[in-house]
Amino acid sequence: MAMAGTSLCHWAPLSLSVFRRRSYLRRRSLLSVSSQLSTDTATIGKDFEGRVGFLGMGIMGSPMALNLIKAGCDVTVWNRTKSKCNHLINLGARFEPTPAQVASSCDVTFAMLADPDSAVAVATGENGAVQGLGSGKGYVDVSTVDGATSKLICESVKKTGASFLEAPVSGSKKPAEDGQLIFLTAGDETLYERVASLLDIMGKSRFYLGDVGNGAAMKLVVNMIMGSMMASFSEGLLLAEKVGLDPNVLVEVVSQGAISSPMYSLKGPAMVKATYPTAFPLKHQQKDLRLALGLAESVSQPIPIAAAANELYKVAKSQGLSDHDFSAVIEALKAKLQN
Ligand SMILES: NC(=O)C1=CN([C@@H]2O[C@H](COP(=O)(O)OP(=O)(O)OC[C@H]3O[C@@H](n4cnc5c(N)ncnc54)[C@H](OP(=O)(O)O)[C@@H]3O)[C@@H](O)[C@H]2O)C=CC1
Ligand SMILES: O=CCCC(=O)O
Repeated sequence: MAMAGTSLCHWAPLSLSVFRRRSYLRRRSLLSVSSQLSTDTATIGKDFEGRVGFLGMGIMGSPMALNLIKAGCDVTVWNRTKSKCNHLINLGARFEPTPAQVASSCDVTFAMLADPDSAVAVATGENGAVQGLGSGKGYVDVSTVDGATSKLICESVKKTGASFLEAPVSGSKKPAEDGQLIFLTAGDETLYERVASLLDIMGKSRFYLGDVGNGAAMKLVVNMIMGSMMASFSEGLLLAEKVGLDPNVLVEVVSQGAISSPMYSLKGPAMVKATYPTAFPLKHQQKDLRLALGLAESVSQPIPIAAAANELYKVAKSQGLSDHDFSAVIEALKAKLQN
């Protein structure tokens, strides 16, 4: 059943639609994590009739699945490292030992995996989700991958008779916890409508962008910009310090002007202290720049700034910073300054 009262804000050119959620869903996102679900929260998930699978309990997948559970959905989880499912099982989630068994026991299965290789392996590998899919079921891949990977998974899913939607997200750990993600979807529009109420539990807005590959491309362009912004911000912080300015004052000045960004305000103070608590792992940002370079190559579009940023993230990875937050890219510049 579609979520009653969800308002369609507008239909823009290029078949791009933006849906906004009901205010009660916004209020719901403010609720704190608790094993004691409130009645209000626990009924929202009833808008989706059926069982929901969730594969991949990393930084993003875990809070996304948790929000579905909090909203009253019947959720079945799986993760390569099973221990990361335990807190969700304690909150009422079911567990199945393979992606195939999750897909087989659920009506719709979401996947939030690290990269193209893991997304393909979990979908199509041994005991992969496609082995449990079939007519009437849906597979929604919310991982950040390239269009070719998404199309590959889509074809495997469709061969089973099931439907496929790609739905990568903008927004990081905190928006995932708060149900404030932005879904960039493409693929089967009927499935998109079918899972709309679930996307609205996990996110604040959703875009339907047409053919499979468009969601992946939109996500890569956004993250390409973000990766370059963070590299540039890092240069600014270090240059300010080098010429005798207080980088904390730079963060404040930037926050008040035209280049103000929540990302700078949020991460800047920690970067000045050289601390990088992981929200978005640096290795994933470098993966996204690498995939964006491939996307640009496919249409012969020069992206020299992103290419330079990518090199910096590669240096940071070689310094052992892969699992730190991507703001740790500033350390690569510090190393360069010393050389
Ligand atoms: N963190 C963020 O801010 C955001 C991340 N993203 C994207 O979302 C995706 C997930 O990110 P995030 O949650 O941060 O990443 P994590 O590194 O925290 O989690 C990665 C997940 O992928 C699983 N995985 C990795 N390799 C394999 C494999 N070979 N087989 C099966 N499972 C595997 C991990 O399992 P295990 O626990 O066993 O290692 C884990 O569940 C990425 O594509 C990322 O780019 C998108 C928006 C924001
Ligand atoms: O892919 C990661 C995106 C992080 C963000 O949008 O803040």
